[in-house]
Amino acid sequence: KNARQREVSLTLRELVDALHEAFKTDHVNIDDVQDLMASYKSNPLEWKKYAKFDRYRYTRNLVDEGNGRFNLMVLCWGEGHGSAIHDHANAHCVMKILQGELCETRYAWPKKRNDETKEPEELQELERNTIGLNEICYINDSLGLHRVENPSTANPAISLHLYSPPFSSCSVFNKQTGQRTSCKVTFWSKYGEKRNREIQDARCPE
Ligand SMILES: O=C(O)CCSS
Ligand SMILES: [Fe+2]
Repeated sequence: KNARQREVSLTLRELVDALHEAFKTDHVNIDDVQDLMASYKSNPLEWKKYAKFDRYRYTRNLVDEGNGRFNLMVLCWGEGHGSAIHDHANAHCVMKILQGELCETRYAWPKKRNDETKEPEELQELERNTIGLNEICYINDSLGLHRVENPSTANPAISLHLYSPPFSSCSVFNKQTGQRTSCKVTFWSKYGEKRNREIQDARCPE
């Protein structure tokens, strides 16, 4: 049985171990990776330690560095939070919904990628998908750009992202002009550790 047909779901720990296995070869089978991500059944008890929200923007919380082969992270989207339109730095991206739902809008690349002299050119919208609980979405640069948003005004959303190879910066694009700028991606937290302010909050009396 492949991972997707597995009856008993993996725990998050087992998913991470299975991903390490999948990446042991030099040429990873990205379909197997998608099956593994799809087969994990979201269990908040397993990922709540990574689920840290910021009031103003979505957070990226590192779960595992995949022996340098991939990054696995939990993203927390407050009501109405969304990403910029971005690419994926020549990496595979598998995104899975752990709680709530996310809306993905895909765009075509600007015509001339790096020609500075080019006329402003509005990005062409390709498609829009809503991704629901436990569903996955796969993208890489050959499929286009996208923006991911939490459409809800009442509920937060949480997603699990795998990027391979790992990257520390990507490009973001202006929808109206197609202008591309580089953007460093950072982590709000790593391995579920508390940030000093959190520890402070934890220390202060109720
Ligand atoms: O990694 C990011 O910040 C983009 C989330 S949508 S794939
Ligand atoms: Fe993305």
